[in-house]
Order: sequence, then C-alpha cells, then structure tokens
Amino acid sequence: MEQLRLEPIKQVNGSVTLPGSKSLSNRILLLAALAKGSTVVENLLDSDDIRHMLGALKLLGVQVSLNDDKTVATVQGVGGQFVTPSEPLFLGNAGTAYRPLTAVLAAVKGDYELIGEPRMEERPIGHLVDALQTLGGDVEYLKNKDYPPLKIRGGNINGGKVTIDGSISSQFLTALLMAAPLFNGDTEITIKGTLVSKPYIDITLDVMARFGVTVTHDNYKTFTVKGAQQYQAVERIMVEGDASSASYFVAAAAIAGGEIEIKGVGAKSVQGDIGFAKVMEQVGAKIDWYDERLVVRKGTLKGVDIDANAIPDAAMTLATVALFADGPTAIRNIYNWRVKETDRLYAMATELRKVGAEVVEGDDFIEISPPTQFNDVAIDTYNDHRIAMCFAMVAVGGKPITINDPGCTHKTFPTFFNVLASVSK
Ligand SMILES: O=C(O)C1=C[C@@H](OP(=O)(O)O)[C@@H](O)[C@H](O)C1
Ligand SMILES: C=C(OP(=O)(O)O)C(=O)O
Repeated sequence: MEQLRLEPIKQVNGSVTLPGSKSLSNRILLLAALAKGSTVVENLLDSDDIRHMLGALKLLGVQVSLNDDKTVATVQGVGGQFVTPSEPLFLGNAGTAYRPLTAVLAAVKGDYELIGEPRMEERPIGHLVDALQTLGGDVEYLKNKDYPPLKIRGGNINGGKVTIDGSISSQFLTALLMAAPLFNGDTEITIKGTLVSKPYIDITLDVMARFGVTVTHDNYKTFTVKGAQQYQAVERIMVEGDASSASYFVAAAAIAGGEIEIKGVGAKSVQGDIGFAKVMEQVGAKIDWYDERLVVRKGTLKGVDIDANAIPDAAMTLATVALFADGPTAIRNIYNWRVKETDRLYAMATELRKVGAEVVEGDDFIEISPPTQFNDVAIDTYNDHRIAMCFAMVAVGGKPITINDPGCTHKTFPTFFNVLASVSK
C-alpha cells in the first residue's frame, strides 16, 4: 500500500485556486445531458466522482467533449432521450452520480442497470426507491433490499403526491426533484421526518433554475414540480470552486501561521459547506470575506460545540482542527457520517485516538479532547478521501504524520497533496 509521509509544516502561505465543486459538477452534467441543446461547462471538477458521471452519460448516448485538462466540457443535450446502454452503468462510490441517475432513469424510457463499488452496495437507497415505486416507477433491487445495485425499467412515471424520508440523505430528495420535471404530470413531494444536509437542496434548486425549471416549496416541507417539462441548455455555465475542498485550506491557515487566499468560493457561494468558514471564525480563525474568495489567517483556536448537520462533509475537517484547540470540541447531529464513504464516526474516532486525542464516539456525535502528547502514527483512510485530507492537518499543526493510501483523494480532489505542498513551508 502506498503511504505518504508528511513532515511538520511550519507555516502556510500563498494562494489556492479551488477545483470545481463535486456537487455542482455532477448536477450540471446531468441536467445539461437531459436538456435540449448544447451547454458549455467551465471549471468542471476532474475527479473519480465526475468521471463516473461522464462514463454513464457516454453509455447513455450523450456526447461530451472535454478540453485537455478536462475542466471544460461541451455537452450535447439529448432532450430527455437516452439510448439503452450496452452494459451496466458503473458509478463507483459517487452518491451524486448514483442517486440522481436512479431517479432520472426511472423517468425516461429504457432499461438500465446501476452498479458500483462494494461500499456503494452498503450505502442505503431504499428511501428513494420507495418514493419512485409509490409514483409507479419500475425499480428493482438486484442484491439486497434497500441497497444498490438496481435494475430500472424507465419511462412510466405519472407524478402525483409522494412522501420521501429525508432523515438519512438529502440526495434522495435531490434525485427526485431533478427527475420530477420528466414525469408526465405534476408532483408534490412531502418530506417525512427531518431533512438532513438541507443546504444541498439549495444547490439542487439553484442548478435546476439555471436549466429553466422552477420548484416551489414551503420551507423545505412540501415541494411542487410541474411535470412534462424539458430542461433548457445553458450557453455557458461556470462551476464554483468546491466549498468542502476549501475547508482544508481554511483550517490550515487557521492552525498554522501565515495567510492563505482561497479562490473560487466566498460570501456568494451557493454551497452550504461555506458555513464551515463561519464555524472556523467561532473557533478563532481570522477571515476576510469576498464574494468569490476568502483570505484566512491564524487565531487562537478554542473548542466549540456545534450542530454540524448542515455541513456534514466539512465538519470532518473540524474534527482534526479540534486536535489544536485549547479545549474539547463537540460535533453533533451527524448520524449520517455512518453511511458515507465509510462509517465516518467510527473511523474518525479510531484515527483521532491513534494520534493521541481522547474521543467519545456517540451514535450521532463525536467529542474530541486535544492530545497532551501527539503520536507519530500512520492513519488508515478507509478509502475515504476526506479522512486522508483532514488528517493532513496534523502536519499543518507541526506534528509528523503518515497517510495510508493517499490516492483515495482521487474521489474529489486528486491534486490535494500537491496543492497543500505548494502553500507549505
Ligand atoms: O447532494 C450532494 O451533492 C451531497 C450531499 C451530501 O450527502 P447527504 O445528503 O447524503 O448527507 C454530501 O455529504 C455529499 O458529499 C454531497
Ligand atoms: C459523502 C460524500 O460523497 P457522496 O457524494 O458519494 O455522498 C463526500 O464527498 O464526502
């Protein structure tokens, strides 16, 4: 297994241009593919999750041409008419590809099989499939009930009233919303239970609006979407920088001395994970906010007690910032960390303890007390890009650390360790 040794970093300084947002890249590619007409997508993320979406679209008969560094895509929309693929669609462990494609393919004519990595077969999808089946969708489990892989015979959804459980993942509602304009009639979606990761729904509604579809809702409880609509191509659409990827550099500047300018997200971002920078101000970081960039400097870091349900991905970074705070940190309301790339509550607790922290792993929270002494250890990354990236903060805090399987960052940020090195002293 490959390992990356990170020596203590004394200071971080310079400017980072963020890669495009994963959440925006995959939503935009799918709606551009469904639309009528051609869309040019700029600042597209080039990473495994996006490659899986692009691979699926190719098998569905969508023409996408990419520039040399794969950050500009020209998508020839097929106006909602996919071809039946010659093989199953392999979507790796990309939730933002698997869930939206499930709903969209249930709505358009054709026979489809959606498969993924072994971990994808452990990530629940029953709440989405239940809703699609209620609406008349033909979606079948190929192995275990409520989990991928799936077989879909698409094209016979009339719309109507449906409830969807929002307590495990917002991606199920995102998927249903994106597919609903393709149903024959209007759809009214009511959320059952609480809706987790709510800001991701704003990203969905924003992208749908860019492609010409308006959704109405009453404070995220009931959503109404008109049926028999077509998405409209967008001549040029720019993907914002990834706010979750920004979290590592916000944290790095806050922990180490120096100053980092982070270009690509700022006060005007549509991504909820920009909220991490607000949390870091509470922790003690000094941040200058601009519309599309941030400038971050170190402060005295104190422990905080936060509800992180709205920022599940960036909150992992807070768990490693906690190693350098002057008191305990509690991160709450994060049950769904358990159903992501790995069981992140268990994995983070285990690896933080290895470093020397005292950790309480609750069912839906984690409490971290900073180490009195840091251990020079190798961190297991569980094929989870965010574990690899957030544990780099140990080196940023001046302690050596080894990251096992650093290549797992390919899921969303293949160049992460090079970008970190470029601002490190
Ligand atoms: O819709 C999206 O783009 C995402 C939603 C979140 O998932 P959940 O809604 O499952 O928490 C987030 O963790 C994921 O990385 C991306
Ligand atoms: C949870 C994540 O990914 P996915 O889109 O596969 O859900 C993530 O990127 O942290």
